[in-house]
Amino acid sequence: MLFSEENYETHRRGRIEVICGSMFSGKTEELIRRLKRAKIARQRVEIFKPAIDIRYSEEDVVSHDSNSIASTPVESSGSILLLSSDVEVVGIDEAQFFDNGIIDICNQLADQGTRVIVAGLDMDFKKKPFGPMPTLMSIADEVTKVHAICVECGHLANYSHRLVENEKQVLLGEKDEYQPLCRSCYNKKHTK
Ligand SMILES: Nc1ncnc2c1ncn2[C@@H]1O[C@H](COP(=O)(O)OP(=O)(O)O)[C@@H](O)[C@H]1O
Ligand SMILES: Cc1cn([C@H]2C[C@H](O)[C@@H](COP(=O)(O)O)O2)c(=O)[nH]c1=O
Ligand SMILES: [Zn+2]
Repeated sequence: MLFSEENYETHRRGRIEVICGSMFSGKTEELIRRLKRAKIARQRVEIFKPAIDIRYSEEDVVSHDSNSIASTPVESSGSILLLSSDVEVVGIDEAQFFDNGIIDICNQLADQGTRVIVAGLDMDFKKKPFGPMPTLMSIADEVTKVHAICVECGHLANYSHRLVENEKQVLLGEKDEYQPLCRSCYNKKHTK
């Protein structure tokens, strides 16, 4: 098992869990796995994603392997608090795209007893910390870093290499636009 829920399930209290890593590292699959288990335990679960993320579906959170779970797309982090009253478990995908308000919102939810599970890219294509993710990682009760497989050499990949010419930090995409690489393979591409 990748993550042990034992502590949480025996001491049900508010907490913040962060799942981070590069693209294709399994963040969304791990988020969906934890949320589906909470639903099996008959807990009240709400899942949010930024409205800009319409890659696979406008409504659902969908992994690169086509696992999915229904979600509510929101324009800004403020809506998450408004829509989370009476909820026991809140899931948030693609957290890197949210405004910094999400930091206080996660803390408020956890302080009032909600389990908050946040998934997002820790770094952008330039290896720079992405949006609110570094702060979310520092305030989290638990951080899980997952890894993709480097498409060049088969080692663990930490980085998302952008394949298209575009300097903007936000550029939605999948395999045509990004590939996961290990440190050594990423650095080889960026010193040419
Ligand atoms: N290079 C790769 N390394 C690992 N998984 C990959 C790779 N390329 C495609 N995948 C697929 O991506 C899935 C993970 O998808 P997902 O959970 O959506 O990742 P993330 O949310 O981190 O981008 C894996 O189970 C696997 O089927
Ligand atoms: C590295 C990087 C990624 N993005 C975009 C590309 C995808 O639409 C999402 C990440 O999705 P995943 O579930 O982690 O595969 O983020 C971006 O906008 N900028 C970047 O630097
Ligand atoms: Zn490599």
